Amino acid sequence: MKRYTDAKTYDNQTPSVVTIGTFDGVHIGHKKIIDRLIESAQKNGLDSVILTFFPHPRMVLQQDSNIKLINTIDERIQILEKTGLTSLVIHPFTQEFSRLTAGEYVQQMLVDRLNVRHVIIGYDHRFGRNRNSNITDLASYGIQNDFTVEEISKQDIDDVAVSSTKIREALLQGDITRANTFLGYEYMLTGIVVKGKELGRKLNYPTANLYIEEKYKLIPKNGVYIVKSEIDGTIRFGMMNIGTNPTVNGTQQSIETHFFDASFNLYDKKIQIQMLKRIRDEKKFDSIEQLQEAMQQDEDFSRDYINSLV
Ligand SMILES: Cc1cc2nc3c(=O)[nH]c(=O)nc-3n(C[C@H](O)[C@H](O)[C@H](O)COP(=O)(O)O)c2cc1C
Ligand SMILES: Nc1ncnc2c1ncn2[C@@H]1O[C@H](COP(=O)(O)OP(=O)(O)O)[C@@H](O)[C@H]1O
Repeated sequence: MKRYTDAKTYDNQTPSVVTIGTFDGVHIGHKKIIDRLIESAQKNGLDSVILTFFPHPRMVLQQDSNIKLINTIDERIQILEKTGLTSLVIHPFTQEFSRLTAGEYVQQMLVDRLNVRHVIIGYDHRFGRNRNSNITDLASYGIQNDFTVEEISKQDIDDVAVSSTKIREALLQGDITRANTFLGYEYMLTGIVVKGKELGRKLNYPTANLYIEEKYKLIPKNGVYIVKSEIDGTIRFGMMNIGTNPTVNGTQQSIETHFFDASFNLYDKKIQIQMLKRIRDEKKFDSIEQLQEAMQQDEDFSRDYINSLV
């Protein structure tokens, strides 16, 4: 997959079939559309292109800093990489870009830069300044500019939209199992290991504290989870706590993981953690000893679960 951070740099020698969207999560519904895109490209000798925008239009137009997404942009790239798509164009979404008229957008982006022959798009897609134009308008632009438009039906779109919303809801409720079913892969958190209170090692459970730079990344509901991560080429299982550590009177949310059967220095390392299963809520215990006991139980439960996987 070739990646372009601006449609201007796209290599447009081969004409393309394009689909446009956010594809947050790149879940099983999205995969169906991407498969259709790739099939159409192969059948017609075209380049398969996803045109997506970053930052998310809502972050730019509504300054909606509270928007939460299933994937960071890097995670989205990583997952799309595996789909067999030929090109991913991540065009910067700016105030200026949002003011392009529909005609300017089609001419500059689709025709001039992407050399489009075919567009696969949702029945309710809107584009151009103030989202003034729709799929019927796109089809007329197509007649003038020698490209065709294929509609994704309401039914297909509803399936996709419903699963994005369902995934976000499931994650906020801590229902990782359900989220993973809709995603078709395990929900991931990607970040840098930073220093914490250095208490973990005293509890005999050193925990790597994950710092996630992207404030728009959705963090699942507080609680304890079974996780795994590939670290330096080895798969490590572990248990993660997301929460404020009320037992030790913490206030800030932290994301900390103890990896089983491992001893290593992870500070400053970038790691990606897959979430497998929720164990319980985070609790305020009356003593450190009780917390330690709970962690021992979490470990037993996690090890049983992990052993049942193989
Ligand atoms: C599996 C696991 C479960 C945890 N459960 C709780 C909990 O229920 N309540 C709580 O206050 N802290 C819980 N913690 C967080 C501990 O308080 C935390 O690991 C300890 O404060 C060490 O933090 P540090 O890494 O910043 O030193 C849990 C941690 C892990 C790894
Ligand atoms: N099995 C392990 N799981 C997680 N971290 C480990 C493990 N073994 C060693 N470490 C190291 O210990 C650090 C965590 O120790 P801890 O006492 O909890 O300190 P901190 O509060 O800074 O996280 C991790 O960042 C990592 O570098």
